[in-house]
Amino acid sequence: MIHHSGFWEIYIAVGIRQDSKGSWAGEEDGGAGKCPKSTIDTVARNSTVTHLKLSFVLLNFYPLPRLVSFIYLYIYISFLLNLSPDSSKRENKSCFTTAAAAMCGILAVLGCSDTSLAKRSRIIELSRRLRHRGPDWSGIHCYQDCYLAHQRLAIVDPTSGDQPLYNEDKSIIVTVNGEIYNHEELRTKLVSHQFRTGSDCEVIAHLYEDYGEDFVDMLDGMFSFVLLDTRDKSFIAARDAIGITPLYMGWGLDGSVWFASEMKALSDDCERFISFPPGHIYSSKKGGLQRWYNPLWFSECIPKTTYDPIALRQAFEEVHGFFLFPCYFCIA
Ligand SMILES: NC(=O)CC[C@H](N)C(=O)O
Repeated sequence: MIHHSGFWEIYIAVGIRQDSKGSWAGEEDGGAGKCPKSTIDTVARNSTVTHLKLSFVLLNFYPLPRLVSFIYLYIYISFLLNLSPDSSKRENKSCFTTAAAAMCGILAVLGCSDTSLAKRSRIIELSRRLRHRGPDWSGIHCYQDCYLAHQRLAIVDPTSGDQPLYNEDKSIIVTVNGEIYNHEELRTKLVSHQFRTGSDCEVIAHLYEDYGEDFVDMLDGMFSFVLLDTRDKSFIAARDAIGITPLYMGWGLDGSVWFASEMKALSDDCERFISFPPGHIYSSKKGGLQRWYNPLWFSECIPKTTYDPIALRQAFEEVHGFFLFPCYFCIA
C-alpha cells in the first residue's frame, strides 16, 4: 500500500531551508574576516537524509505502523525546526530545545602579547572551527589583548540576544554557551539594571556587577562562560555543576589564557590544555580554579560513628516506607 507523504515533505523543506548571507559581527573595530553564514551543518544534513529515508519507508510501505511513523515524523520535525537555520522558528518551548541549547561555541583568549591584526584574524579563524556549533551568528569582541568570540545557535530571544553580551556601559563582556533556566527570576533581583536584550545569558553580566565573582551559584542551568571585566582587566570562566556544556582551558607560550568549547580551537596554539572541571570557576584575580558547586551532600567528611548494619537497614526501610506510603492508598 502506497501513501502520499507530500505534506511531510513540505514541512521538511521548510526545516532545511538555507540562508546564504552572513558575516562576522560584533567586532568593535570593524573588519576582519567574512565567513559564509551557514545553514545546517553537514552532520545535521546527513542525519536529515537518514531520518527522511526511514520516515519514507515507514510511511509508504508498512500499513500497520503508520501511527508509529507519524509519531516518529512529528518528533523528528519538532527537532528539525529547533535546529532550523531560520532562528525565528525556534522557541524555548520543546524539550528538544535543551539538546539544541547545548550547542553554541565560545572561544576566549586573554592576555596575548600580540595585539596585531594577524592575531585577531587567527582567533577568528580558530573560532570558525566551532562554527558547526552555532549557525545563526558569529561575534567577536576585542579589547586590547583580550578576545571573546561566539558562534550562536539562537534559542532565547533569537532576534536580539547575539553575543558577546554586555552590561550597560559595555565595561563587562561575556560570551556564553548554554541556557540559564532561572533568568526571569534573576532579572527581578536586578531591577536597577538596564537590559539590552531578552537573552537568558545577559543576567550574567549584571549579576557580576552586583555580586562580584560569587554569583555563579545563583545560576540554575547548563552553561560555560567567560567574562571579562575591562575596568581592572580581570576575567572569570565557569562551567555548570555537572559539566553539561563543554569547556576547555589552555595556556599559550606568551602567557595568554585560552578557553574554548572544543579542544580543536586551542590545541594548535596552546602549549598545554585541560578539560575545564565541572562546577568550577577560574578567576584571574584569585589566580586559579576553585569549586563553586558545593552542595551539602558533596562533603567528603567521613562519618565518625562506627558501621552498624542493623541501623543502616532500619534507615533504608524507613526511607523505603516513606516513599511507598502513598501507594498503599492506591492499592487499598
Ligand atoms: N546555544 C546556546 O548556547 C544558546 C545561548 C543562549 N541561551 C541563546 O539563546 O542564545
